[in-house]
Amino acid sequence: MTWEPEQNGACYAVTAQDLSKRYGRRTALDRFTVHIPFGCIAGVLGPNGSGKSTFFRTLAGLVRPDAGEVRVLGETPGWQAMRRIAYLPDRARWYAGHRVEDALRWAARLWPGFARDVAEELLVRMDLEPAMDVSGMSRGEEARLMLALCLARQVPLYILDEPFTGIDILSRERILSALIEMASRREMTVLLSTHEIGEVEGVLDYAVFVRGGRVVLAGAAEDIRADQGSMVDVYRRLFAERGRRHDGPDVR
Ligand SMILES: Nc1ncnc2c1ncn2[C@@H]1O[C@H](COP(=O)(O)OP(=O)(O)OP(=O)(O)O)[C@@H](O)[C@H]1O
Repeated sequence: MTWEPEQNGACYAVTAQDLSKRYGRRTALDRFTVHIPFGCIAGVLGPNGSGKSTFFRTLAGLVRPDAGEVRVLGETPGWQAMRRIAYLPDRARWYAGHRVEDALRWAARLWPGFARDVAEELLVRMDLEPAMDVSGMSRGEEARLMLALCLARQVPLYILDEPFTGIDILSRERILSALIEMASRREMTVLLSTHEIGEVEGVLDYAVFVRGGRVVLAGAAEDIRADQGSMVDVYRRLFAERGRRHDGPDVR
């Protein structure tokens, strides 16, 4: 699928123009520029430390960029925009003594658009019991709980930072099929970062390849595949020579 800059008068789900962010001497984002259309499942792909989480945290209003422009669902990132965004951080934080059902109640009270019935359905799908103690969960169970809570929100944009970390292959497949089903039922945009590129390749409509805090390639997955082969091949080609000098973004 190829997207035009504007669809039905609507603009992009996310636009970032020359975003920069430094932590001391480390550069997390370096003139990061991308335009992600509405209604797609977009993969943000890149090696460790390439800036994926920093970009997502910027969209969630948790990181303030040093320079550049960013809009998410047409708004400046912040609490107002977050009412319409479900964000899955790369690390979980739970209250001591919470059980799954407490987490559910907490999410229902705090998160706009949280659909309890959808959450309960997703918990069954992810093989989680309401009485399970969150603090005693395995890493994979915890990741599945976070994801179920996040996907239970009925919002136009989901930002999922490494949703498959610590999750076994069968659960990953269940999650991917839940995502595809959700996306087929209603218009939504999903941004996800992952190192499991081969597995998610089939669900991606759009791909953004990132290195050293910069977007080195972005475009419709179909076009990239037609021009350059599978996402795994593209990834290998772009990132195999890790020390190679980067001559600037190739953004479509
Ligand atoms: N809070 C922070 N303080 C200091 N440095 C940071 C901070 N957050 C990110 N960085 C640095 O910014 C760079 C980008 O980090 P980021 O977490 O965005 O990468 P990533 O692509 O998500 O990596 P990974 O795939 O390993 O999760 C790294 O060099 C990282 O060490």
